Amino acid sequence: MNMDQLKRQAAARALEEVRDGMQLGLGTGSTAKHFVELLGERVAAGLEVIGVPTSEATRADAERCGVKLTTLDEIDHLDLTIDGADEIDAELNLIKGGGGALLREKIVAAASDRMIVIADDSKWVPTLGKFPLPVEVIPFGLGATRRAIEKAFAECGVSGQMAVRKAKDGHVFVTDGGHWIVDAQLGRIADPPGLAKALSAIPGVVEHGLFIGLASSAVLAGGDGIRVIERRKPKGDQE
Ligand SMILES: O=C[C@H](O)[C@H](O)[C@H](O)COP(=O)(O)O
Repeated sequence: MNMDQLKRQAAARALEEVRDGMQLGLGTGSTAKHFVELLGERVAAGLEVIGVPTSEATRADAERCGVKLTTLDEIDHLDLTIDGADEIDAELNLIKGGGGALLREKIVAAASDRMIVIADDSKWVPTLGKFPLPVEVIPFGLGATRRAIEKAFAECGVSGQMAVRKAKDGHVFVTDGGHWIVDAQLGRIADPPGLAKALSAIPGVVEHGLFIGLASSAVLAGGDGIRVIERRKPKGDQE
């Protein structure tokens, strides 16, 4: 089974958790796209749900698949968010943002009663950090923000090259919110909650790709089948 088939399998398993009447957060990326497509099939067969997309790309996919959409201004909470991840550790801490959607993804995950992360099992890691950590920044004052980020890294015992993300056309990648992303090659993040807190305190940082205490469970598809890992601590508990 190839990687794409594994992603679709994880998406299909998460779909089993969706019930009629649910308000759903719809993630972004190649795995979440499978979920939206499979959800669309269920909607065509009569399932009644409404979704909040985490990116303009997901909005377009959901519209194409016939999934009704709303916003977090029109509804007051989400029952369930299904999203992919770039790395997942045993505490269900995540690195997200490889596709640049981390800000909306985090807003949606935080507004959701539950978040299920779907992935092929190559995303399961002993320690976060091999995948470059995306940090979404305001372009104004970027030099100062980068220095503050470096200081936060040093205080948290990590270091590594940082680069402003470029789009395929060579221009700076601009997020749906109009910001830029700095990708940091840290290798190993020993204390993800500590680093998350330090980055959140920097004025020019809009958001970062460390998702701490947000995922309720992870559905991992691999050659040996599907594994579902439940979070042991309640949502929002970062200790
Ligand atoms: O910004 C993008 C998201 O955080 C994605 O969910 C993440 O990059 C995983 O994407 P994929 O399922 O394509 O590996």
